[in-house]
Amino acid sequence: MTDHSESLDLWPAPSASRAVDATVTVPGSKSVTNRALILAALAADPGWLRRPLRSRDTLLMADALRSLGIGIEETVSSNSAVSGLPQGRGESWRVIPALPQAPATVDVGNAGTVMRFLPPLAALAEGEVRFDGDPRSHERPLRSLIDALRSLGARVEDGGRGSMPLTVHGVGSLDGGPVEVDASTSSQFISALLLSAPRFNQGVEVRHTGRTLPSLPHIRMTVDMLRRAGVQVDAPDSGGEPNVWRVTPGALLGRDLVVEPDLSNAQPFLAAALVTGGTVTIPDWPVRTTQPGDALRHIFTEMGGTCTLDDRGLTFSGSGRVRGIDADLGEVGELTPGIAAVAALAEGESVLRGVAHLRLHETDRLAALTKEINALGGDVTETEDGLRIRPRALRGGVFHTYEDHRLATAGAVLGLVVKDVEIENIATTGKTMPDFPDLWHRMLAGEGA
Ligand SMILES: O=C(O)C1=C[C@@H](OP(=O)(O)O)[C@@H](O)[C@H](O)C1
Ligand SMILES: C=C(OP(=O)(O)O)C(=O)O
Repeated sequence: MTDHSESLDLWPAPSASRAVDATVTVPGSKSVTNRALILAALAADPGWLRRPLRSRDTLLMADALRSLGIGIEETVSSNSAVSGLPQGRGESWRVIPALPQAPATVDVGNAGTVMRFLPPLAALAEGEVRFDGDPRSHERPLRSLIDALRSLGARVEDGGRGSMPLTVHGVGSLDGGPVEVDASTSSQFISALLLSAPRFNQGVEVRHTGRTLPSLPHIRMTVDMLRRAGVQVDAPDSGGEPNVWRVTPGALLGRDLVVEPDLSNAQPFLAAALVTGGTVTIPDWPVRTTQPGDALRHIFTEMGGTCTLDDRGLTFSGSGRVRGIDADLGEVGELTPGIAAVAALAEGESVLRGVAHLRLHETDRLAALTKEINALGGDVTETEDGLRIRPRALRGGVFHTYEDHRLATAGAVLGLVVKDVEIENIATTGKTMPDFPDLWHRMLAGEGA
């Protein structure tokens, strides 16, 4: 966690003068969009992504694939009958697959999905693919993935750092086969190996050797999307050996895929309903999904709300009271900042466990949440694997965000009920939700209600 000067942009977080009552159409899922791009790039025939997320992380992925010779054409159609989508939501990306080409240079920004999912794909190119990104990308874990790629036959040069920047020297194919990986610092190592594995000569058998494994729903998402692309995958969930995933080599189908709304980015809006005792509807909430954000239906209900999932989407209402929670968030780590913000406004104590790996996310999220909530008068203590949050009256002040989109949206939730909160660098929400300030203001104006 680096400290940032207060001369950066400050966004006065709007406070809610009454209970919110709004319908909020949330942009597409980052995790689905970036997996869909990889799978479409490796497919045997062209595919479509409908309603892809347009944000820094997904545009970095699209640009990287373009630099590797993959065609990605963006079309916006006001008549989206072709995809059965409501009027005005017809943006589609057509992906024309190709053998990955080198030499190429990839900017990974601070996108975990780009820095982890692309090196295995780059190993299929013939030549040099150089990767680098934001200073924080140099600190995020990558060593287990680099070691795994090497043992699968790839040549990766990382200057002995085990992190960005690195160069993959491909020879046009990768052997693949059995490999061990310790994914206790990031589930993305496993997803990364599985996503490109149908194109490895022997596919892959990934065995996770670490003690813990975070973000299991995201691995399920990888398996589910591979299977929908026609790939045979054995996974622990479907009767396979615990901690082992097997991908059979073979062709991937080009798909026509509608990207689900990002349920983790729905979180601040649902939190707004919870902390103001209001109601928010999120249209197109999927009935079945692998997204971890779906767990919010249960988590925020336990914290004091109620919800209904029907044809209109998910409608979530607060009761006017917010309860503390004791929860293991290991499977849904990316929800932690938003849950911590709600917990800081609750009547009772909360203990958030199972999220030590958040210290290695966009920033050290446990340190950042502790420091920033406490700077507003809160009582947050860092534990070995999470946070203990005790209720205390909060006051206004500057909420620093450390270039972390989820810190910024968590601060906005606090600002709804705590007067005079200013969020540093709200534009950092552009990592996954560039429209956040606008959607937030529209929610408060009751638009769509
Ligand atoms: O595969 C994915 O799309 C993601 C996996 C998770 O990463 P970690 O397992 O590193 O937490 C999650 O936190 C991240 O936001 C997205
Ligand atoms: C951890 C996150 O992102 P990344 O994909 O960069 O790991 C996140 O979005 O909360």
